[in-house]
Amino acid sequence: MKVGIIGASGYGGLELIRLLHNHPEIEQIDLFTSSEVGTVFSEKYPHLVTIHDQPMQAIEQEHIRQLDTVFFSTPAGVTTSLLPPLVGVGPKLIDLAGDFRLKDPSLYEEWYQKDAPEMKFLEKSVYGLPEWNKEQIKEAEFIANPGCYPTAVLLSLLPLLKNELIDGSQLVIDAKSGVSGAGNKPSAVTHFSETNENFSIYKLHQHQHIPEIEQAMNLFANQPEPITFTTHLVPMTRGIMATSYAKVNKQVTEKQLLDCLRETYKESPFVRVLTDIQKIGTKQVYGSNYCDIHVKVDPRTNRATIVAVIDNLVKGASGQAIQNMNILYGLDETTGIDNIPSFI
Ligand SMILES: NC(=O)C1=CN([C@@H]2O[C@H](COP(=O)(O)OP(=O)(O)OC[C@H]3O[C@@H](n4cnc5c(N)ncnc54)[C@H](OP(=O)(O)O)[C@@H]3O)[C@@H](O)[C@H]2O)C=CC1
Ligand SMILES: CC(=O)N[C@@H](CCC(=O)OP(=O)(O)O)C(=O)O
Repeated sequence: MKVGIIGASGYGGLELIRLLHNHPEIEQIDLFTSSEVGTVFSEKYPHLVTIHDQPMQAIEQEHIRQLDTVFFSTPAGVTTSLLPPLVGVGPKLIDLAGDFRLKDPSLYEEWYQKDAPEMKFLEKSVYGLPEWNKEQIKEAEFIANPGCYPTAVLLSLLPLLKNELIDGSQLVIDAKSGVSGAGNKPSAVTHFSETNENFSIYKLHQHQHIPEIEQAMNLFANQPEPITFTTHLVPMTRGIMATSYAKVNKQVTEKQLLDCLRETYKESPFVRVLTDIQKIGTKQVYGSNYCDIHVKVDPRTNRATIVAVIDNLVKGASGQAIQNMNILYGLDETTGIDNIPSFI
């Protein structure tokens, strides 16, 4: 397979290169840029010297059409104009940005403050959460890869909501991310002296992943209620922890919650349901495509605390994008992304 990465020099792009490099079906990776045409990739990123010494190329439709798969790892708003001319003309298209995730264009305009893509393209996009949408992914014209936070939140809550084990009307979701989630462009928020030894809350009640999570809860679990969702920046590079608090429905036990999660994901190689643990951390999935989930009920409050951890750049972005590519091609979904977590 010949693949291309638009936005190759960003964090999602770099992670795609790292993972695709070991993918047995990939024979060529073309790297595209909007700002540094001709720059030798390994001069920009010396850790790739002798490995990816090719120059970055201009984003030209004729070139891109010749490829088998194109990953878009670009800021919100870019694929709204770049992707539509490529639909149905050849390559399989996988968008890591948020442009085609929300089916209601007014929601995208409200939460992203950008013009939404045309409705006819929104209708064709398939939400690429493999554990919940595999059949549609197999037939997709193009994939809207989920956001990083929604991946962790949805994988941990959808089974419990769908099976009516927890009360969806009062969900509180408290999420934390490493700084690489904000991409490689430095800003006042991601500056070392702002993030180091700091733990901050951001985009309070305004995070663009709120409508994405609500849309998917409605679609996959028939849960139409709004959520409370907060995001925090943690002084670490990678990792997301999403901790959710939900009232347990009458007569439901902790064992039923765990059994439900285990049953739901018994054929999902990347979701691990943890039991009998005292601690759970982002490092146990570091650099891998795993999502680890744990749930515990507090008998005093009858509330469940549901915890999920992912690596934002892998299961939250590039790993999941490759998982989607594998499914599109009828490959085993773990192909090329079955590396174990690095932990240290
Ligand atoms: N980081 C994360 O953990 C996650 C990110 N995402 C989403 O994935 C996308 C990529 O994220 P990330 O890699 O972190 O972002 P980065 O900011 O690190 O990289 C984005 C890249 O896009 C390219 N780019 C910028 N403007 C344009 C343009 N107008 N046309 C074409 N290319 C452009 C840039 O490369 P160049 O200048 O060379 O063109 C840049 O390197 C974003 O939409 C992000 O929200 C989703 C899940 C998780
Ligand atoms: C730490 C951090 O800043 N994370 C980013 C995640 C960006 C992202 O994944 O955005 P889309 O899914 O909308 O493309 C944020 O919270 O906005």
